Formats: sequence, C-alpha cells, structure tokens
Amino acid sequence: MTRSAKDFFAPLAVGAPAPLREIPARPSRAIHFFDPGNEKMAAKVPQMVGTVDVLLGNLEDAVKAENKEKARQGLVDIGRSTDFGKTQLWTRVNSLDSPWALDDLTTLVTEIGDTLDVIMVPKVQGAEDIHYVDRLLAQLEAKAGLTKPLQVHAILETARGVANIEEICAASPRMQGLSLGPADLAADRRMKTTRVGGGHPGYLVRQDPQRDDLGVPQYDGPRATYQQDLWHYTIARMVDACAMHGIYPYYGPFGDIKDTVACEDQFRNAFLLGCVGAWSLHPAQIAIAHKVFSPSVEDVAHARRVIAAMGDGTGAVMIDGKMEDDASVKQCQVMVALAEELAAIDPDLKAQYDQIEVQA
Ligand SMILES: CC(=O)SCCNC(=O)CCNC(=O)[C@H](O)C(C)(C)COP(=O)(O)OP(=O)(O)OC[C@H]1O[C@@H](n2cnc3c(N)ncnc32)[C@H](O)[C@@H]1OP(=O)(O)O
Ligand SMILES: CC(=O)C(=O)O
Ligand SMILES: [Mg+2]
Repeated sequence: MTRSAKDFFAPLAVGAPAPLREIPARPSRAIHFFDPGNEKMAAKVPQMVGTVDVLLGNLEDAVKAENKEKARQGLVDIGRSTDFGKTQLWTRVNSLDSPWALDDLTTLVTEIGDTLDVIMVPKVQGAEDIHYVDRLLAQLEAKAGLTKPLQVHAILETARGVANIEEICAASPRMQGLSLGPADLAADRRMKTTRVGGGHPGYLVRQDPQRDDLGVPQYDGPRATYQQDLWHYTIARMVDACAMHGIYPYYGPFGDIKDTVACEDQFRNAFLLGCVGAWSLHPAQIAIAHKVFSPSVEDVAHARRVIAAMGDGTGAVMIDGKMEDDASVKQCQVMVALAEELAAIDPDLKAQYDQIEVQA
C-alpha cells in the first residue's frame, strides 16, 4: 500500500528531517567500494578523497562473516576522522534478513549519520523492504538529531526485485537510485553463468548460413557470430523506472578486474542507455568509470552547437547535413547539463570543456 500524496513528503518519525522533494544530481560516475575492516584498504581512503565521486564502505558480500563488526566499526572510525570534501560517503549495509542489518543501520546512522550521504540496501525484493528502511531511518535520524535525510539506493539482484522495480523506485522520497547486481541476480534467476557482470561468449547470435547457387543453405560454411549483452533487458528496465521516478540508475560491478577493455565497453553501453555511473571494485576501475561517464569533448561541443543554433529550442535546423529539432536539442541539453555538473567538481574536465569554441 503506497502512502497518499498528501503524506508522501511527511517525516515518518517526530523530529526526523523533512524528506527531500527532489534527489540532487550529484556526480557519481564511480562508486568506489572498499572494505572498512581491511587495514590496507581503509588506510587508502583519506588519500582517495577528491579522486573519486563516491567512496562506499561495504559491509555486505565480500566481507567475511567473522569481520562484519570490524568492518562496521572501521567505517565509523573513517567517517569520524575523514574530511570528505565534495566526495560523497556511501555505505552498503548487510541484507535485511541477515543478522547484521539492524546493527549496521542503528550504528551508522547514530554514529556517522551526518557524514553519510546514501545507504545502499542489497537484495531489495519489493516496496516493503524500502518502507521498513524508510521508517527505521526516520526514527534513527530523529534520535541522532540529524538535519539532513539519508538517501536510499536499492540493488536489483533478485527476480522479484526486477518484477517490482517500479514500486521499489516509488516507495519513498529517500530513493536515490538503483544498481544492477548481476552476480546475485544471475544466481536468483538460475542463469548459467559464473561471473560478476559482463558478457558471456555463449550468449550470441549467428549469421545465417551462406547459400549455394541453387539457394541451398551451407550449414558447414563460415558464419560470423556476435556476442549479445546479457544485461540489456535489466538495465533498460532500470533506466525507465529511474527516469520515471526522478532517480538514478547505475551499472554495478564488473568482476574481471584485469579486463579493462571489456569493463569500459560494458560501462559505456550503460552510459549510452542512460546510467549515470558504475561501481569500481579496484582502484584501476575508477579511471574507466570517470572516462566513460563523462561526456566527451566532441559530444559537448556538438551539443553546445545544436543548442546555439536552435535559439528558443523550437523549429528545425540543418547541421552538418542532419536535421536537428526540439527533440535533439533536449538530448543536447542533457549532455551539457551533465558536463556542467561534472566540471563543477573536476578541474581537468572543466579545462577541457572550457576550450570548446562554439562553431556557427
Ligand atoms: C558482487 C558484489 O557484491 S561486488 C562488491 C563487493 N566486492 C568488493 O567490494 C571487492 C572490493 N575489492 C577487493 O576486495 C579487491 O580489490 C580484490 C579482492 C578484488 C583484489 O584485491 P588485490 O588482489 O589485493 O588487488 P591488487 O593486488 O591489485 O591491489 C593493489 C593495491 O590496491 C589496493 N586495493 C585493492 N582494491 C582496493 C579497493 N577496492 N580500494 C582501495 N584499495 C584497494 C590493495 O590493498 C593493494 O594495496 P597495496 O599496493 O598497498 O598492497
Ligand atoms: C552487485 C552485487 O551485489 C551482485 O552482483 O550480486
Ligand atoms: Mg549481491
């Protein structure tokens, strides 16, 4: 049961901050995962501030069961001792059916709730999971005297979560976005893969057989194959659901750390379809995400040129032999708006975009 429109933006606990009416479009090209209980990784966090849009202290999968409390306390220590500047601090708490989720939420919100921006909730199945977190966060925010509401990000990693995608996005004004969880989703769907994200050589289409002069198919002749994207359907659903609800879609993880080329391809497919970022599991993946999820200088130059030529944004013009009109100028405005958001936090990109001269 969804809340009525008049109640939707009311705080869910006395003393909790008023929910946001709009989710701010903060750059989040790379959500960089670290294990706060791993001393080596944790020691690197202060020097990573400013080099990545989002640092995420991961408490869930990839943290051993015996280290859950250590990871939670490690994140509290990092949150208290680090000045994050413009870099966002997110966390991924343990799943709601685990023995750790309640203590994760209670400890993090009361100890470092004013430093955290977004709480990622794994294995979200439906609106009921978001409603539970929503009310609990409001109670904890009130208890901690927080003035800014925490945002919630759901990982889509069960078939039921995918089936309920729209209701998940609509469940709370805290909803900031969705990430694809390809590993758990593959397991839950009983897909026959053993990977974390990315494609599979067996998922392909094959060119039709050549035919001889009599038109008989030559089944044993050479035929090209084209690998297909296992994740296209899910990403496309995420993009539409997020756009409909004013929140943001993300690719998620790419587990083959050494395959930087395929990682870049997979991230770029997501960027072109409408995603705003991806996860980085290893420092090497940060630069890939930053490159892919920042509009190229060429695209920004073209977009500015179309916007300038279109005047008030109505009508049609020809640019380099192509028709541009109200709809293409809107796409160009998306590109330029993103470039401006990124330039505000990334001086190198700003310098590149500033050099663009608008051609007539
Ligand atoms: C399906 C899912 O749920 S995905 C999300 C959950 N998974 C994760 O969060 C995984 C996070 N990443 C990691 O645990 C690690 O990067 C691994 C296990 C993938 C690889 O770790 P390693 O084999 O140690 O990588 P590598 O040897 O290349 O590390 C090089 C350096 O980078 C550091 N490093 C590696 N990953 C990270 C990271 N995510 N953040 C910060 N530093 C890191 C290492 O500590 C090492 O430091 P050093 O040079 O001081 O020794
Ligand atoms: C991202 C994640 O948690 C998964 O792929 O399972
Ligand atoms: Mg998972």
